[in-house]
Amino acid sequence: MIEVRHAGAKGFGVFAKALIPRGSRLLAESSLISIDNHKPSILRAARQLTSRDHQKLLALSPNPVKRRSILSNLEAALLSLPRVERHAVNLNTLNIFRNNNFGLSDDAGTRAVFETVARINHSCVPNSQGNFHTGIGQFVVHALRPIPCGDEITISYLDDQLAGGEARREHLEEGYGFTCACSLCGGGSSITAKSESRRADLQRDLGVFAEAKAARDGQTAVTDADADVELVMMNTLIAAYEAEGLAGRELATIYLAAADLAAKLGDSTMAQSLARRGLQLELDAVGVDSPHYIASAAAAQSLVSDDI
Ligand SMILES: C[S@@+](CC[C@H](N)C(=O)[O-])C[C@H]1O[C@@H](n2cnc3c(N)ncnc32)[C@H](O)[C@@H]1O
Repeated sequence: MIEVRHAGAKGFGVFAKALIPRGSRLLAESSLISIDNHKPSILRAARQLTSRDHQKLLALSPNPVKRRSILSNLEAALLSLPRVERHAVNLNTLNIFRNNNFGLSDDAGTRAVFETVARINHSCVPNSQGNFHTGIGQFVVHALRPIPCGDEITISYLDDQLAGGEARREHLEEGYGFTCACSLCGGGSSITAKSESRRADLQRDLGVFAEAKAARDGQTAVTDADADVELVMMNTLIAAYEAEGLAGRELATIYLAAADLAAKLGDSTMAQSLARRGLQLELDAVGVDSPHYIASAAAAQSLVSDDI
């Protein structure tokens, strides 16, 4: 279904070998190396790898900026030391781990590297999403929309998918050392300009909403009017994600929270349609066997009477 191959200036990338339907599981992979709160040393974990697995790790992509800055700071000292090569390998191991690891959002705070997942490049409008599947103990990647044969598989490296272009560029340049060449950032087209102004409007509305909420907090009991305003804000947020062509778990979570709120406010028609869309998005992003999806479907059961 997928293959790893050269992706031009981005280095390697992962590509569709056939038309991939929305919601397909593109891969499920066990970690090559992982660390958690109890075993926080990357180098100690790397020493426990077989030499074949260490070679696989060292073949992954380093952060070019960090490698340059680490090496220029330490180069003189390193060159005067014995076992120079060993130090260089250690620096490379650290750099590569940092450029390719994912947080698994578990209680242990595990961060891990997955060999094929690590080849998936970033897009600000990704067609896929990766999540750790606690049921099978593997990292899974799902198609968020149909992916034509030959298209590149992309995920988002961003924390805030609705951030404006400047914030996105800063995050990607400082965190990963690259200038994003995705379809949204690469162009300077009218699509990019529309997206920028939509994102700026949304950030402004969110700011006004957060200020008003902070001013109200602790002063009076939450009224239906406050909940109405919150539901309008959630629907604005949802509309922005949809207009930007963004899907995935974050959006599913907003839909499901909005469905709950609509139900509390007595609008069962809105609650049902929000819950249906939220569950569909979650299903596409994690799969029917995912404990996340199973929990969401159970929680939304009273809102959605039929199967989606
Ligand atoms: C986790 S790796 C992804 C796989 C990598 N291309 C490889 O050859 O192994 C992250 C690196 O890929 C490149 N990359 C990922 N997404 C990119 C994008 N949207 N634009 C330009 N470079 C990108 C950057 O060099 C980044 O540091």
